[in-house]
Amino acid sequence: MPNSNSKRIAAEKAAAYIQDGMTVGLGTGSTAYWAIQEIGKKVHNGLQIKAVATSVQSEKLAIDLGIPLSPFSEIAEIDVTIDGADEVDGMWNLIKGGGGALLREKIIASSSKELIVVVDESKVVDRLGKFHLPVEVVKFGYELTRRKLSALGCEPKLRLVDQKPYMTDNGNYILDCDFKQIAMPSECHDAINSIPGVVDNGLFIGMAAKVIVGYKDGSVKECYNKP
Ligand SMILES: O=C[C@H](O)[C@H](O)[C@H](O)COP(=O)(O)O
Repeated sequence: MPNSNSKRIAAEKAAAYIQDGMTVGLGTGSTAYWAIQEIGKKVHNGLQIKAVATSVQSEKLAIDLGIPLSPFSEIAEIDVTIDGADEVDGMWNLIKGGGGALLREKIIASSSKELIVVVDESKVVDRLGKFHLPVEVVKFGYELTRRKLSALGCEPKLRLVDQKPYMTDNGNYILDCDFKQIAMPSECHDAINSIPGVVDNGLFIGMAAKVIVGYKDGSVKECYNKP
């Protein structure tokens, strides 16, 4: 169980935005974990919501906590999604996908009225790229896709778990791309996604509506105004 307090306080602050009747997107990772825990407590105390999960892991957690999940066919729009990030820059562009959930996260974020991003202070950066950008690719010909990605100026490495390729919830591979610095996130996003074989990448551009940062000293900063 993740136990970082700065992640927890940011996530709990975000959960305070959830109200009766909402459809809620549940993020993935060790920060979203705390948001799901808090939502679970609220549901236990009578909060009436429907939820959708961004990963098999978060879906299991929601089921364990008694959070009602809804089939996508019954949902027109998601009111609020609370999710973590691996990096957030000053324009609220994000790198996501450290836990491999970027595709489902982006599908759900793009159908959400509001994406609340919850992070600890270590995730706030001047420029994206120190964290290697996760790119989800189909297995077929991934070595060729990897070459095309390196031509964009990065070093892509196949994500491995126990010496075997990591597989996403969608049955794809992840190439973690070391760009050192991503000077133009939007252009980089589009260039990557134009390569055949790429399913999506972990750059989330202009999607965050609020950013909540938890600090080691126990304080929380809520940012509402989009830069
Ligand atoms: O694929 C995983 C997600 O994008 C996570 O939200 C992201 O990696 C941040 O995770 P954590 O809160 O565990 O640092």
